[in-house]
Amino acid sequence: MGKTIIVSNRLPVKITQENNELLFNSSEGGLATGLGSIYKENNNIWIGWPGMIIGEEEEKDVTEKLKDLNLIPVFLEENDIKHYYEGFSNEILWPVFHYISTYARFDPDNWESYKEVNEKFATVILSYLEPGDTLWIHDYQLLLLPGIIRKQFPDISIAFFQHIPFPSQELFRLIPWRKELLRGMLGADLIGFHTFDDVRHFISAATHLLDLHVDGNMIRSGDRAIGVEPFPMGIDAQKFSDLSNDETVIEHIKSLKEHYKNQKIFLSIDRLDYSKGIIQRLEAFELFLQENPDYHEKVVLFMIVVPSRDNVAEYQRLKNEIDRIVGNINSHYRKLEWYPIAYFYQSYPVEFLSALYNIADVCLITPMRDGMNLVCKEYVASRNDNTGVLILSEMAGASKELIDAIIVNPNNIHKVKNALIEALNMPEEEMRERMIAMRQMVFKYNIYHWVKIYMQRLKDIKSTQLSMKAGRVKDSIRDQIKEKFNASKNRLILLDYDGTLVGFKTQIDLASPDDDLYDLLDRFTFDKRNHTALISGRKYETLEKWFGHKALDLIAEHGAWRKKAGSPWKQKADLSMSWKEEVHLLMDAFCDRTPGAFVEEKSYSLVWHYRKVQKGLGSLRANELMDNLRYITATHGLQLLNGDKVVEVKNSEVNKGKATSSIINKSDYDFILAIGDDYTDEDIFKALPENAFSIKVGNHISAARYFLEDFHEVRNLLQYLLQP
Ligand SMILES: O=P(O)(O)OC[C@H]1O[C@H](O[C@H]2O[C@H](CO)[C@@H](O)[C@H](O)[C@H]2O)[C@H](O)[C@@H](O)[C@@H]1O
Ligand SMILES: O=c1ccn([C@@H]2O[C@H](COP(=O)(O)OP(=O)(O)O)[C@@H](O)[C@H]2O)c(=O)[nH]1
Repeated sequence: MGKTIIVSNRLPVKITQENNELLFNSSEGGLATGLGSIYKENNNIWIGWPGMIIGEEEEKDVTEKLKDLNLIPVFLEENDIKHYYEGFSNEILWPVFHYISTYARFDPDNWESYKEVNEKFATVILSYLEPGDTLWIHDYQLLLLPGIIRKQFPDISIAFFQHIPFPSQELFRLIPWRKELLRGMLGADLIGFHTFDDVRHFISAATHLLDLHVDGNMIRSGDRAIGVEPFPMGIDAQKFSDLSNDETVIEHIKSLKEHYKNQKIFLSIDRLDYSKGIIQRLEAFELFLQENPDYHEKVVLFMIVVPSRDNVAEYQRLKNEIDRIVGNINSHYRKLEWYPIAYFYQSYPVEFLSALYNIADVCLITPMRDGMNLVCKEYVASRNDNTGVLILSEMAGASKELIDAIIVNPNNIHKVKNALIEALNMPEEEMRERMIAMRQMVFKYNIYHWVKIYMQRLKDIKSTQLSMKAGRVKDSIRDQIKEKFNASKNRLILLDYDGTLVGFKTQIDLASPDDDLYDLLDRFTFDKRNHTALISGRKYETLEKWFGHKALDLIAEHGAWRKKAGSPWKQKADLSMSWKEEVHLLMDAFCDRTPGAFVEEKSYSLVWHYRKVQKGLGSLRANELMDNLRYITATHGLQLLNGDKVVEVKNSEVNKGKATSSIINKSDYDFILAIGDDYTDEDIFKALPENAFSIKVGNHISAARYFLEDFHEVRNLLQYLLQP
């Protein structure tokens, strides 16, 4: 088994200076704790930026020191920090991904630097990466990295996790380099986000901007299937629970309790960030003070703001604004012995945080947007006695799991103010019930669980990819088919038409055969050892117009109409058509509501087409239409088909499988080849004897033995069979 390499912008390391010497210690942040079980074992490593600019002369020494911690540095220069980190990552991606696109400055120099630094990371990775290794890349600073590595190592296992939200594609598309960013991410095999909403947004961006095929949560890019899934990240809940009994923590608890005796404590802890909703929270708290003089001197807002990205202009502005508002509130409401807000602009060790989590009556977490937010989970995990109330913004990823918190919209400061009052007055029983439910969630879906399932899913996806590769008509399979073809004297060649011999067109009548296709089919029919049949869902009139003059057998409307070469068309007898009017009316009603959709009427079926409908809307309406059709199809014994951009209702007596069986039964074929691309062709594959060659066009789950990518590959294979 190969090693695992973790990659993130920052290494999990604390740097201190003693007697002019740099000292490095592992830092136990949320992610580092969970991944500790990975990167500290075997030959595994973590690659990233050490968090400070290191002079060239010190690089060797720093590298040696980090090696002892299984950490490998990527050294960044001042210019990289300015353009890649502050510029592109934090002045473009961060605001857009947090839905504040007006803060974004789309400076092309920053893009150049972002590309260069992603390449820099790749160079370091490539000097360690070996076949069989697993790479786990983290976060928005490194979106191009999976794509860069994939080019060098086509088969390597790459997982990618984004810790911040993925915005609606309408916002994402604002970024001038959106396609390059998506392609970079799609170099991974498994792409994870904190929430299902992020997953939906990513899939929508990938399909709208790159026109890729999606099957549920699997995206097809080239011949790779890429999984896109929500993995809500957890914390080391047990650690926070145990910390409550730590001696240092107990000391802190004692002195804090002493200091704030007779006061209820609202706790808020964030990095300095406009995404965290600090200003709006202060406004809500001020409103609370204004409207509730009875609570003066009885409550305190204990607010920690951790310095962050202070070279970025918006962060500096935010800092000044917080200072100003806190100053105003405190000077306006303070009493001789009481300040309403205890405000600290610095970072604290986990022992101090744990003490705060233990003494806070209410934890107030109200970001405007937050990928997850770990602080709220740490608060919950610390509440061993099941008391305490969490007020949580619906914009934090954590709100999707911690549904027993008081959930608020952070923009509604009246509601947040009301939540403060509700929290202070919550009956004890309700408080405990809510806290118990939240603790179960936080303990079960902890950081170790997260790492375990992430790696397991990556393995699952890799094996799906391998099995897909196995079915591909590669050279050896192609030769095997040709060998059998050459040796046989009575061959059956069954070919679907749309998507198999020609590509799809937005207007169905435009998908007519071209000269090359006629020539290819003529060469098949010319050889009397070949019995060549087109088996299609098309109307017989269309097949007649396009192929009636050829020496081909034709099967139209999935078998409702048949024609032997040179003979007239024959219709399947005794099929009831009484259902048609009702279904037609329903389909028409859906066309009225869905611009671009239309109904195609065939003798024995009705087809609702949505290839020309706006992406996303078409499949939404198709699902709705199918729900509406289920009753009618069940009562009339009809078949409801969910095809490629079509919903078809047809008489269940008619299907390509039955048509296939009747052809096979008429002769003793010593070679059978069937090729088709869609749902209805599955019936052909299932009706074939075991030794037949069945080929699905497009790599989806199928009853076919093999697959080819598209109609070009089908034509190439047919040409190859005809070669002497
Ligand atoms: O490295 P910095 O620029 O100083 O920023 C610190 C980290 O902030 C972001 O955290 C996110 O990850 C958390 C854990 O998944 C999540 O709870 C939170 O909602 C996110 O904002 C960022 O994603 C990291 O890359 C930064 O290192
Ligand atoms: O003084 C502090 C304040 C916060 N944190 C930690 O910083 C992390 C913040 O993570 P979160 O997901 O809430 O937000 P982010 O800053 O990653 O956006 C949490 O694990 C906190 O325990 C810390 O170590 N010291």
